[in-house]
Amino acid sequence: MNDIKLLLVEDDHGLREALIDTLMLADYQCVDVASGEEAIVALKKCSFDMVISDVQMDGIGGMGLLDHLKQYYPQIPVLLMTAYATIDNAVSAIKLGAVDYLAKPFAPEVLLNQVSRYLTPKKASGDPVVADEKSIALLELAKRVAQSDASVMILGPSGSGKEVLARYIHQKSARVDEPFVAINCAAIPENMLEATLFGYEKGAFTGAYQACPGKFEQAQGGTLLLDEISEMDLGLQAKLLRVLQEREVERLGGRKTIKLDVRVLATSNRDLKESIAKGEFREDLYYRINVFPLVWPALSQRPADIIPLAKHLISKHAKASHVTPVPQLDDGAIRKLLGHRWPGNVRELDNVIQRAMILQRNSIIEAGDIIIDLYDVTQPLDSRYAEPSSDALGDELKAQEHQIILETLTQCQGSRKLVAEKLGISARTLRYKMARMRDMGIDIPA
Ligand SMILES: Nc1ncnc2c1ncn2[C@@H]1O[C@H](COP(=O)(O)OP(=O)(O)OP(=O)(O)O)[C@@H](O)[C@H]1O
Repeated sequence: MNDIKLLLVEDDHGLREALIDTLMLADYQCVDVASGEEAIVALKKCSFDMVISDVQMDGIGGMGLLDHLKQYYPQIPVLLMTAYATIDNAVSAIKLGAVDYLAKPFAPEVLLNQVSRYLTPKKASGDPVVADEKSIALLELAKRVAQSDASVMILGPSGSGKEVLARYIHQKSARVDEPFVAINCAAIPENMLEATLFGYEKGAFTGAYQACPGKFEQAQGGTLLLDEISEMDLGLQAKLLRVLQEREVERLGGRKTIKLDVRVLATSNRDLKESIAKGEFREDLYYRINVFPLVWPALSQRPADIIPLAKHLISKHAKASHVTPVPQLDDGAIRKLLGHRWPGNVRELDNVIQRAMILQRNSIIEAGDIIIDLYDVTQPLDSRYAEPSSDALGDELKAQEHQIILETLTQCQGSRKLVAEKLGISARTLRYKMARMRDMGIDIPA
């Protein structure tokens, strides 16, 4: 999940849930509230990068909230949502300081495009932490590749740090002062990916009340990361190939071609050769992007990274929540961290560290504070990068996991967001697991 935090204000419960799902699947961190008053309370508790608010709500409503934001938080961009009939209000809202408005009903890609358009990219999050020989060599190679303009394919299992490496390549390249734009091809529903990538003109489809540039245009002069490229359907792969070959893009519903100067990086946690053999990934696209392949191995295959990464994550979380002094790992905790297989890689380590930070006392993290999550044991590891499969985990554990997900869904009345939070997994992992369950014929409540 990225570091961008959004505050969503919407009094319609069903719509709020749907919007939260869309935003969380696109990797945003979200807090949702049902009124302007609740939003003001939330703003006091933590800082947000953007506020997305309905206009018509009881109490102070969206306009009252906008007023408050302009007075006390003028740096936060505000995106308003309004029914079509009240567009005039929205236009005056823009005059009052909202960055833009969305006329309901709108397609999710319109929301995602607008959100990404007005967010100031976060500062570089620092170089990847590496200590293992394999990782040091990989980083060295990445630095050299960064100097060229070659397309790079970053492979490795889920949570291994592929996006971190992609950002590093951008930071070490001549394009460093230009935009770095990332799009997660798995997180955006298939029918919206095209509009998100290539942009659209006004009227191209329902909800396209105004033209919007796509990710390629937003990345102009810089780098575009196509995260989980193998999740793109074949039709779109063909269109992407054309854009890459011709170095120009045409917005949906548009007739003008726009010349592109964009370096493309892509990631995948699949064995792409296998996807090609199965007819799921185009071979020509593979060769176009895979000019330089880089592979982040599973964390278990670079064990010397585990403790430096754990220490880095402890400092990061301590800083974010103003915990001083920074907690230290004792020997028992170190042994426990080194003894685990980390099927969820660095993301799993991050979850475990976050839990340990809550449990620790007197600034010492002990073995008992290291709670390894059994749900993560069946994390979707690609066969090629996975450790030899552990049969012991077997079907029973999978069945238990399915049961837990179903029960939690019922407890949370179907809210994907709450389920992901409760189980300590990302919304994307939950979506992946539910998709697998559906493939197996398991009925998942809507
Ligand atoms: N070497 C590293 N140094 C610092 N942080 C790291 C490193 N590797 C991974 N992380 C952290 O671990 C988390 C997962 O990393 P990232 O999102 O890059 O993985 P990924 O391989 O792209 O995952 P996915 O395939 O699921 O998208 C992030 O929070 C990232 O900041």
